[in-house]
Amino acid sequence: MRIGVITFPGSLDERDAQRAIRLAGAEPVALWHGDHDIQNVDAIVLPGGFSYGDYLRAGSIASHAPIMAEVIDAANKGVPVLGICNGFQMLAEARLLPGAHTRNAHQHFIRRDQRLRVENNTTVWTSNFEQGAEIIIPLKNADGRYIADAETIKRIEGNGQVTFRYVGLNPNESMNDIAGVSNERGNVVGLMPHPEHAVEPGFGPNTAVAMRSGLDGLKFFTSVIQNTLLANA
Ligand SMILES: NC(=O)CC[C@H](N)C(=O)O
Repeated sequence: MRIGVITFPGSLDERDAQRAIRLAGAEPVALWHGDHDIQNVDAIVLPGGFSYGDYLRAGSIASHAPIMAEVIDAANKGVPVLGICNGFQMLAEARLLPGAHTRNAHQHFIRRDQRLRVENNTTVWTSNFEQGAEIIIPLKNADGRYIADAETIKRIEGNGQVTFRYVGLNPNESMNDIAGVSNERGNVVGLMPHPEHAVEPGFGPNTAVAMRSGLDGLKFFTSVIQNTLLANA
């Protein structure tokens, strides 16, 4: 099982994503934004960071990078794609996911260990979670406020495309407390918090709530590995 992680100019978290993939039991494959080649990977991660310095809008320029043509093609064929934070912004800009992101309502960059509720465990990236489970994943962004028009919000809520919701505190005034969404098919998922920073105890969230919470991010990667193995069996 090979999972590609794409590096863009300004990406920050591709190494962490690769490490998470390795810890979950798959082989990470480093992919480059300027190539037209996803090297036949089984799944793709768009990592966090500040691609192209967040110029224009976060994720906007990256959504037009050469390799995104192949990512869009693969996503439309059902290949699992996960967008983490800046990667989520790219997927929204590329129209692979509904909605958009604006500056956090308080205008500040925010970093916190964020409680989330798993609202849909039927996607390929969330199937190892219990439906309704509360998890803790680090959050760090400036442009994290999720917005969409009323019709889109109604449609994604009705379809179960809201994959994660903020619990306890909505850190950026995202609509409906939305922290992550999927496409209709459930192979493309994006979220603002960073699962790749919560894959081993002692790193990431490591508060009283737990050693358990230090591992909540790993299930994204074990989910997609398991689902890919099952699909190929
Ligand atoms: N952690 C990140 O990926 C940051 C995302 C984005 N550049 C922002 O600040 O909103």
